[in-house]
Amino acid sequence: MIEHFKIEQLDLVFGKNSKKVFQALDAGQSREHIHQELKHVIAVQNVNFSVYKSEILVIMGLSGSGKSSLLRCLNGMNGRTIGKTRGQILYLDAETNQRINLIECPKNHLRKIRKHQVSMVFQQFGLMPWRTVSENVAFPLEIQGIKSTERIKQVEEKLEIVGLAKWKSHYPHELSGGMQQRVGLARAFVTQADVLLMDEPFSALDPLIRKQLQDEILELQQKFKKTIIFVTHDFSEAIKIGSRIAIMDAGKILQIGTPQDIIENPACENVKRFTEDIKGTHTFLT
Ligand SMILES: Nc1ncnc2c1ncn2[C@@H]1O[C@H](COP(=O)(O)OP(=O)(O)OP(=O)(O)O)[C@@H](O)[C@H]1O
Repeated sequence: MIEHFKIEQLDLVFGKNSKKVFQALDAGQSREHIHQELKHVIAVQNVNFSVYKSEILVIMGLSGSGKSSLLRCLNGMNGRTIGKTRGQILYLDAETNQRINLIECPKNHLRKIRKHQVSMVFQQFGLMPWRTVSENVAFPLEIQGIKSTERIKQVEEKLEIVGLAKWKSHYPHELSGGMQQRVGLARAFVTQADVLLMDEPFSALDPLIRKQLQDEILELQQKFKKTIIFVTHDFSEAIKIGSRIAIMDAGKILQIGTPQDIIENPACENVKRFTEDIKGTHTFLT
């Protein structure tokens, strides 16, 4: 298995005086103490994990546990422009096939990685209302200068998978919320980026549509094999789509493993609590 990311001893702090906070952390001060006394938030603390090529790694945890903060470290959005990181985020650069530490990577290089390799997918997929469904999906290909015939082929293939082939000439406002999310999903898979960072993309949807989109993401993934890091606070979503799940609490990863590992051998009471809700609903649970 190829490590697409290797994260070592990662800390992320929000606030002006990160130096002082890192010193306090090294002196053994707790996250709570630092919050109360120094008025800084440790959003990610001593996190170590790898993300393998072509897996869906789900980051799961309660609100405020640090999921989005950690996700945004993986394209340098946190820790470089907002907050301060230390440690290593070794990323396998597709262009050079070398590992680079995103924490120290020059800004223009980081921008290039964001533009071509590591794409962030937001909950509001941000469709352009003046473009049809197929023009929205084709947009990333246009930016890359891909020829029209190739664009049409790629767009139609993705729209077919998300069940919107017949809607290709319609505009976003003519589609339901769930259909619009599907267009966004198709567009995410059309980009050349090998890595998709997805922050709760389905959380605003009703359960049935959400379930369909989970199926569609699995189908798209089966075919296009991106490396996906997917944030959710829904444990059943995590076990359905995750190759592995990282469970976070208070900025730390409590456990990382396959859904089966986590359910059968929860590392602590906090993890066990998540697993209890879904007992009996999955076939590998006996
Ligand atoms: N830009 C920021 N400035 C200061 N503190 C921040 C910032 N972003 C997040 N935080 C803090 O970092 C901690 C982790 O927040 P984060 O949004 O990563 O959690 P989360 O698990 O994604 O939560 P949710 O599920 O509610 O989105 C929280 O205490 C939050 O208040």
